[in-house]
Amino acid sequence: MSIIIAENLSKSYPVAVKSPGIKGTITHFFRRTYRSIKAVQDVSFEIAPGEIVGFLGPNGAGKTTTLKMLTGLIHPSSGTVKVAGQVPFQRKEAFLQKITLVMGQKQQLIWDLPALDSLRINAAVYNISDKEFQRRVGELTEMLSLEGKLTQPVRKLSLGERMKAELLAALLHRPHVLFLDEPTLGLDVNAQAAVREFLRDYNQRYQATVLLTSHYMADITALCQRVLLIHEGSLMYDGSLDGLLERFAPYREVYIELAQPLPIEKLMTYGDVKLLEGRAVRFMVSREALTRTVSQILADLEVIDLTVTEPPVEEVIGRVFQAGVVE
Ligand SMILES: Nc1ncnc2c1ncn2[C@@H]1O[C@H](COP(=O)(O)OP(=O)(O)OP(=O)(O)O)[C@@H](O)[C@H]1O
Repeated sequence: MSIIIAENLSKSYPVAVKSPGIKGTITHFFRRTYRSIKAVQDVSFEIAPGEIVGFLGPNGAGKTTTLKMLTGLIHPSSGTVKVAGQVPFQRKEAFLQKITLVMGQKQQLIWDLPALDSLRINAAVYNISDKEFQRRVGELTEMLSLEGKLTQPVRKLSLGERMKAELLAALLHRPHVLFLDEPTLGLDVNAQAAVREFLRDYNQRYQATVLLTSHYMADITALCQRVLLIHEGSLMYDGSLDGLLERFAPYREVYIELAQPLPIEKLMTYGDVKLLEGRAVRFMVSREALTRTVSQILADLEVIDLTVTEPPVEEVIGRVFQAGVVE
């Protein structure tokens, strides 16, 4: 039984069109004409309880718009959504109790107050008893390593601490479904890892369902077994991360360390040379040619070390978006 069901979800935004020049400006002032931008087109998917799904796409692909429809902030132009058995746009209490939306670039904690004060407001909104409040804050503080930070004004916290406090606030009502839009945006590598670690922990502890967008592929590879890929509003791929690589990266990287340096012209006969540094060479080799190429390299050249790896996920996805491969 799916906890998130999106069927043929579409969203168009009207945008005012203005002709250039002073005449255009005057006409625009009195009589506006609009054209429609299709931000999301016919997107369907289902997510099972407890899954962590990565939502990927280049800037402007329609990720935030989809998340806004799933959380009931905007109404779909067409199609249907159900989250935890509810229609999001109705914003019923039973729905709001079960979900949370965290946007990396927005904050809900009040800047000049200690986070604990904002948390008390949330506890009142969600009807959480004082005893339960203490218990949940204690537990989340420990999971997020935020000891001693909640009593300081939010403006005095580091970016990473603030993001963790935001997560604490967003999870106080113990939602079943987490919509996370760039939760690690702007954080340094350590803070990113801490947030990731926490999300994994939280998912396991509460079997929470997570739909996550991130421009940091490390978030996706660390947390998500399944990804949705959206491009220009349409869903291009829904499946495992491994499957994505299989489908969109029909090549492997072959790294060799040679006993003696060789000229690039000679090396190029074995494959596309991506890097040549002294005796170290990295080739890109198509999957079909892999066995043949590796055997040939080992037969022809004096090789000290050889490894074959998948190309980095970022690179594969970057290529997919650049080429606009839609199947
Ligand atoms: N309120 C709005 N009015 C008009 N157009 C909008 C509005 N919100 C988004 N858009 C447009 O819809 C498209 C999808 O935007 P959306 O914010 O969903 O993309 P995104 O995938 O989240 O991008 P990013 O990774 O940059 O956040 C873009 O072309 C954007 O300009």
